[in-house]
Amino acid sequence: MNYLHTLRILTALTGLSVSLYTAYIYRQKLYNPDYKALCDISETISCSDAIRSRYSKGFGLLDGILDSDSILNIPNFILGIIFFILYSLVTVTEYFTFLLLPAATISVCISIYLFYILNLVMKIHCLLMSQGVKRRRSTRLSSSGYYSKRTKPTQCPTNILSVENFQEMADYVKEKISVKPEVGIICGSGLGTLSDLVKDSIDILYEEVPHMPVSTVEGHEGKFVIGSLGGMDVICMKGRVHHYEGYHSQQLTAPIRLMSRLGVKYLVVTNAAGGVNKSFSPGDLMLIKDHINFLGLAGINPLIGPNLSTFGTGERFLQMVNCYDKEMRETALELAPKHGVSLQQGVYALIGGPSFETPAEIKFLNLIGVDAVGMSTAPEVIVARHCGIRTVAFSLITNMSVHPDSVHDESTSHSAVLALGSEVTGKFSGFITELVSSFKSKGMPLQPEADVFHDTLMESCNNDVMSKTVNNNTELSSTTTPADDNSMQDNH
Ligand SMILES: O=P(O)(O)O[C@@H]1C[C@H](O)[C@@H](CO)O1
Ligand code: HPA
Repeated sequence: MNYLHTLRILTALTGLSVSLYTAYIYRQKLYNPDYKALCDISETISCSDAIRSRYSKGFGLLDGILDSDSILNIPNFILGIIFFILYSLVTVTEYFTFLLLPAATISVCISIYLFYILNLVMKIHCLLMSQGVKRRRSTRLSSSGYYSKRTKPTQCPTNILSVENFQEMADYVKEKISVKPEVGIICGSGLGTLSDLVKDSIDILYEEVPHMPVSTVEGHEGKFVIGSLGGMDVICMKGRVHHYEGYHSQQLTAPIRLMSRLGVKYLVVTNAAGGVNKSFSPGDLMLIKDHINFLGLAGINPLIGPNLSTFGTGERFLQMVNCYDKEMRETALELAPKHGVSLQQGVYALIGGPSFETPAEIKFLNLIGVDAVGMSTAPEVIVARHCGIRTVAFSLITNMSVHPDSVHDESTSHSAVLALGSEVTGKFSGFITELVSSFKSKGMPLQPEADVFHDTLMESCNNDVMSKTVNNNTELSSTTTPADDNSMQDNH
């Protein structure tokens, strides 16, 4: 064995070891984001932080062409393992030795390219260079000007649940089902029997599904019912979780991201709510036209945190106009009379709960144009919108929110809410079934109008949050502004 031959074998083994160690770090990071690799030496000499940057798959060359989750967008370490195994085989067997020179040339070019990306583009040094780098926020001034070049945050914010967590949720559910749900349904308080409409169903308890929050409120059974309804494959949530239970808004919207990962394109959300519009009565069904999200206005929004751009629209600054899909609302209005459902329409306000509203709060809600008040729905609709899922939502008016002058109203209690829910839900069966069926003929999910979207700055922080290109999609013939939404004007 001559000197050159030994050197080639040593090079191949070193390359293979580095690639395998990178694969190990990648896996460790997946399950423990705080994992510290041996090559994490300092803030600027780091490999594990960088490991899921966009340059870590396909050397970043396929970014923008392929989705980051595409199986064709192969992680660099896999390419490295394959390359070094082949290189070792050729060296040891001495077959196809003519390939050694081109292979070595390609590997040198790739090394120079990655060296350039790491040191000149990203200005960070990664010991396992083949994995690419993490872009530091401070190296890039966003168009929205959040960080100046001098601001050097030392730590990236993280989400409560990562893209991988949602994937694990979806993988778990996918393994248990044979259908591919396109429609999601959420049953609100007392509305759980809607799930009985789902045929040939299988049940999956929330507690079984990794990362899935479990319902703790009476009347929310806490299981997915997956099967078919109105000729569509559906995933129905028999019960939801709420912010007041103590969950983070990213947790209570986790099932929406799970649905998105399963391929859901349409969502029907239901809730129980107190009637604020004085023309409503308990038992009425209200089609939600819009919402006022008091939690969101106070800074509790499920999209707070690094932007999860791999979901649907992936927009950092999400538009909410038409988030209660106009075409789906029109279909609901058309179908309701046929099924004997007299559909009210109105604005839903989300309050934090679990306490019901004070008389002064109800007076205030009434003054600002709220028709029904509840403790859910808005976060789910925001995340559905972010995922590009078209949504229609209904409030069952279970009680009239206590009149400002009255001292106590017995109908405003959770047990009364549940009782009314189970009493009237049956009346909506035909309506909900035909509504779901109508989605068959609906087109692909609309993207939100996007003329004012800003560049996302968080892409510089973490690969999970890498933003998609700003989408200046103007093809939205059926999106409307409140002003031109004449067919569905306020009814209060
Ligand atoms: O899950 P939803 O919004 O239907 O539940 C409503 C709001 C509270 O959770 C509960 C109050 O009775 O019902
Ligand atoms: N207020 C808030 N949430 C509710 C109500 C209410 O009156 N009824 C059912 N959910």
